[in-house]
Amino acid sequence: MSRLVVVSNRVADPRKAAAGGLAVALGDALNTAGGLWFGWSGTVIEGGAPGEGELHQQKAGTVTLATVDLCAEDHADYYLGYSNSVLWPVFHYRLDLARFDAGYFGAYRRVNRLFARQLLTLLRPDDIIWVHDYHLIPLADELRALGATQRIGFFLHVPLPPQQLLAAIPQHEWLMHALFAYDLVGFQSEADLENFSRYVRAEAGAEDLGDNYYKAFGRTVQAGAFPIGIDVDEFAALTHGKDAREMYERMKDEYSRRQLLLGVERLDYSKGLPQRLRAFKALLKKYPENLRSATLIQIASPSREAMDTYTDLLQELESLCGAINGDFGELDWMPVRYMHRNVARKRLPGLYRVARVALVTPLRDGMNLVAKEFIAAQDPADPGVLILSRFAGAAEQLKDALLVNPYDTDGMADTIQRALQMPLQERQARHQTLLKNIREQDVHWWRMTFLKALGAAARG
Ligand SMILES: O=P(O)(O)OC[C@H]1O[C@H](O[C@H]2O[C@H](CO)[C@@H](O)[C@H](O)[C@H]2O)[C@H](O)[C@@H](O)[C@@H]1O
Ligand SMILES: O=c1ccn([C@@H]2O[C@H](COP(=O)(O)OP(=O)(O)O)[C@@H](O)[C@H]2O)c(=O)[nH]1
Repeated sequence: MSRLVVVSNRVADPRKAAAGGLAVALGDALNTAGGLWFGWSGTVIEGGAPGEGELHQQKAGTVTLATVDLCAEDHADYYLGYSNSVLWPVFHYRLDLARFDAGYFGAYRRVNRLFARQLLTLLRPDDIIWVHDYHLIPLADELRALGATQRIGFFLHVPLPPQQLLAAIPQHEWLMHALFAYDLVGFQSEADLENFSRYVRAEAGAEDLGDNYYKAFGRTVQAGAFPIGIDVDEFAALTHGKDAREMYERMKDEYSRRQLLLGVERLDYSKGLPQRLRAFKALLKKYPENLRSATLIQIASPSREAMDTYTDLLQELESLCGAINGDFGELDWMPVRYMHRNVARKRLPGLYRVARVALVTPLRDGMNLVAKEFIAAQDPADPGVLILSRFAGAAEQLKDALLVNPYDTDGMADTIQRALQMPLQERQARHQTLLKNIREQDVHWWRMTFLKALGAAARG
């Protein structure tokens, strides 16, 4: 049987919990299949040489972790720069936040070349290689240039924006050309796949060969939508584990008298946090029966803190939370409990289960695994309600959530009110369908469907 080689910028020990959906999902996939996980070590070497990095290897159960250090300059220009100041904002439809700095692109190519060079030394002829996310779009092209002939698939965890937005990236053609070095390119949603199809036909004159095969730049690639899922059983088991139970017991008493609303994410401008807080404020104004009762716990896990766009958001959030608590709080009740801290994933199910309502309202999100985790953690006899942004990839699958437009403050306040008042029977019915959805297309389904398609993709 072929060995699975997973490549992603972020690598984590698959036996430990990690914040960030990609690391969680790949840990799940590799724990099942075994294999090699290759990527950045997370270490930044001050004064190191650009384009160079030491390779480390360690065993983590059945998985070998192979990681490369980055020098400070590469970390700044490849990770914080091209990946997170160009590709991340543009792919999340935020041209206004993109910084097209000339030095970033060189570092992006340099690090992809470094990864290709280091990875090549570890590869076996019959390996199946699965590359993940926007940091590594040109990796297959670099590997092919070094002679790699293995099957290579790519999965984009973030959205792919429409053609006109993508075309704002000065290197858009180069990036999309690079995708044609893969045998299969996977997206989170049908909407992303549609954007890909439109782009390659309009900008690259691609020929649509049917069955999602496209021919352009003298190469053929197959594309597809493979919505990522969670390990529902593992998450349900976590829900009944010691840490989650302790969390549940602690919170249950306090919130038996109150209605708990919950938001959990990395502190990222794609997640729609200010918009959510404004909607919560509108709820308190418009429906005063929620005063002294509805409490929003917002967990914002620190992320990419070296970037201004992230520190600006932190300040905006602190000021919004402070203003809401100042305006509406009482001595014995604060409407918002805001935490700028990571909460261990094993404790989250306890919190999800106490919440009456989950607010998963990103402005754009590739998928959003928190939405799926919330569903998996609920008590089917008395489930909470999921409010989900129509702009999260998850919305294509989770139609029985209450779908909202996060830019519509009043509309979102009305939906929160509806969720808080939803009768038990409706909550149960919605939850049952949602649970069925996340069970049918779980993380195992995602891995198997993608790898089956990669194995079957015609090459050329
Ligand atoms: O590695 P970081 O810079 O710390 O960021 C964490 C991860 O964020 C993004 O996650 C995405 O993948 C999830 C799983 O498919 C998906 O549900 C979510 O919508 C995406 O935002 C990013 O794409 C990863 O590469 C990062 O590791
Ligand atoms: O304080 C936190 C915040 C988030 N997460 C986990 O991080 C992942 C977030 O994945 P998602 O797809 O929702 O968003 P991403 O961060 O990848 O954009 C989920 O598994 C969460 O349970 C966590 O463990 N602790």
